[in-house]
Amino acid sequence: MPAQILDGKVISQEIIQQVRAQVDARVAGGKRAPALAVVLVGSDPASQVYVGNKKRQCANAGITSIAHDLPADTTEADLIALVQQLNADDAVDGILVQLPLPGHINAEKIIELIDPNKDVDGFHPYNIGRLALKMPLLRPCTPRGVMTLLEKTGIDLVGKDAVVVGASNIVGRPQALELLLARATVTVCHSKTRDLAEKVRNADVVVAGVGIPNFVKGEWIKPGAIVIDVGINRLDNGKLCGDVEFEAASQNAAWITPVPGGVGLMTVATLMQNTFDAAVKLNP
Ligand SMILES: NC(=O)C1=CN([C@@H]2O[C@H](COP(=O)(O)OP(=O)(O)OC[C@H]3O[C@@H](n4cnc5c(N)ncnc54)[C@H](OP(=O)(O)O)[C@@H]3O)[C@@H](O)[C@H]2O)C=CC1
Ligand SMILES: Nc1nc(=O)c2c([nH]1)NC[C@@H]1CN(c3ccc(C(=O)N[C@@H](CCC(=O)O)C(=O)O)cc3)C=[N+]21
Ligand SMILES: [Mg+2]
Repeated sequence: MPAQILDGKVISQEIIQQVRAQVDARVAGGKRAPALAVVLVGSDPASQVYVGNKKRQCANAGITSIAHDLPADTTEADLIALVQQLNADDAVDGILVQLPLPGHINAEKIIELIDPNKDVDGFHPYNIGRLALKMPLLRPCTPRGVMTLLEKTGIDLVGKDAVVVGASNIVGRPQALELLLARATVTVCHSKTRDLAEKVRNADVVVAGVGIPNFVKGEWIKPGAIVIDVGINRLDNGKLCGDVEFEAASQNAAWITPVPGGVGLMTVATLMQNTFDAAVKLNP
């Protein structure tokens, strides 16, 4: 039996409607709508698509988005000044600085400058540390979105073997922390991992975030496994594809996410949840 699809389109819309209801109740109670500052430096086409999706879903969720579109030659000092201004602004609940930043700007420095209470990406070392210590506050959107998808399978993760392929600061590492928090047994693989196929063959849950099209082979997938594909790769023909061989993996998996229409949409929906949560914490 081929895998069931974990449909990011449907599930992300459910989440956004939930946030919408929470926002409406808050506004009916006399508070202003939550507000998200979206900072984009330069005009990377992929970033423009993602930022466009974020602004559109803010509108659907009843969240005010405040765009700061800056030229590619913005200085680090100017970006620092903007973040400090947004930190101090009581009308702003969430700050998102779209990555990647131009090479002349130190991204780590900018992320560390964002007020952790407004860090709706969950990238600040404070928020990653909270997640590592089993006291999460604002959780990174992509891994939290993946956990929402995993919940929808109805499969209990406690004691399951999970393999995360990729160990970046925004995907693999926080994903491993999320799965550990859910009490799975977690293996994190990266470019120096030996015999990746063997690791994946053992996994009840596979999360791939590598950035190489069709990198995870369908024949590696254990029968009945859950396969979550975080990868977003644009092929020469203009089409998007994930990091997993979708068709072949579907023959073995019980559940699988498509690309597009999977994790990417969940990232944006989770950003809406985080922005609402930040607003409530800042102004109960
Ligand atoms: N759906 C979504 O919402 C999002 C999707 N993405 C997508 O996810 C993918 C990964 O993004 P990101 O984490 O930022 O990428 P990075 O390039 O920062 O990290 C890639 C990771 O994959 C590992 N890797 C690279 N080559 C291999 C290999 N041959 N074998 C095993 N591991 C390897 C790297 O290992 P090492 O640590 O050793 O270098 C690294 O840990 C991309 O396709 C990106 O577009 C990213 C963010 C959000
Ligand atoms: N500060 C910051 N926060 C991020 O969360 C962040 C970032 N920087 N930099 C880049 C990555 C990537 N990312 C995606 C967001 C939406 C889709 C998305 O909407 N994907 C759709 C369609 C994509 C398309 O059509 O190109 C889909 O998969 O169906 C994908 C990927 C957020 N990221
Ligand atoms: Mg840089």
